[in-house]
Amino acid sequence: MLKAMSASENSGWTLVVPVKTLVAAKTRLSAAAGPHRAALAVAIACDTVEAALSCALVARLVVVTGDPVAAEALGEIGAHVVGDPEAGLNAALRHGALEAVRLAPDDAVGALQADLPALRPAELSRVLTAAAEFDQVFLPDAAEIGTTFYGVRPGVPFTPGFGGESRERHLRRGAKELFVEGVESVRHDVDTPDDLRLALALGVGPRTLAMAERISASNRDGGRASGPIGG
Ligand SMILES: Nc1nc2c(ncn2[C@@H]2O[C@H](COP(=O)(O)OP(=O)(O)OP(=O)(O)O)[C@@H](O)[C@H]2O)c(=O)[nH]1
Ligand SMILES: C=C(OP(=O)(O)O)C(=O)O
Repeated sequence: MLKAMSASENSGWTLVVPVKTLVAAKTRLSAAAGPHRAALAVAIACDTVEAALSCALVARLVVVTGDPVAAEALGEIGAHVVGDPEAGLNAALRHGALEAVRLAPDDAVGALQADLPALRPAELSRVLTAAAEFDQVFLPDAAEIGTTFYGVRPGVPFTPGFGGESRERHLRRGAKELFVEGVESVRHDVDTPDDLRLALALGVGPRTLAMAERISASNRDGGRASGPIGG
């Protein structure tokens, strides 16, 4: 998606967001979400992408996915969707970054996780402003084990090292760790029911909220625990 920008805003960020094929997505939420797991994964990705596109510093957003349902939903929101090379998460991100550079060679490129349903555009702006000071940066997740954002300045090689203990990996590779106050919504990725409860407490986007309420109701009807996501 190309957003309208003022003359003074002639450059910005292109974000690349990876979205796994839905049959394999959010498996750690399987027990809690039951038959709603794939719909929850789409809802979370859509809320993340919509919030990211609302950030003034985000000029465009490239989603990498091989999933037709996710591709359609995210394309409708305004993402530029490309296919998945099916060689893992970092290959998907590098593929998206090639498209990002093709679309806007003079813009910075960032990878943003797709599971940030509480994302606030103003908090993402703070992260991107801080990131622009360095060649290669990352933001650790709230647990300080993984990574939620990785970015490079225009022209700097894009070499993301997501997966597992990626904070340590990004540090080893010389990426600058960002320390920015008040950006919890950019750090709270959702993998487990506890993560989802935390995100709900921060305040999630409308699709995730609706899905969480639906899951909670169906768990209640099925005689299971009735709090948000069976909590
Ligand atoms: N396009 C693409 N995205 C991926 C791939 N692997 C992971 N992702 C995305 O990268 C992010 C982190 O992925 P994971 O934590 O491995 O998977 P998840 O679906 O979030 O959760 P689990 O199934 O519980 O591990 C999520 O936004 C995924 O959609 C891949 O091979 N291709
Ligand atoms: C892929 C990552 O995250 P997670 O598996 O927690 O979604 C990561 O933090 O590098």
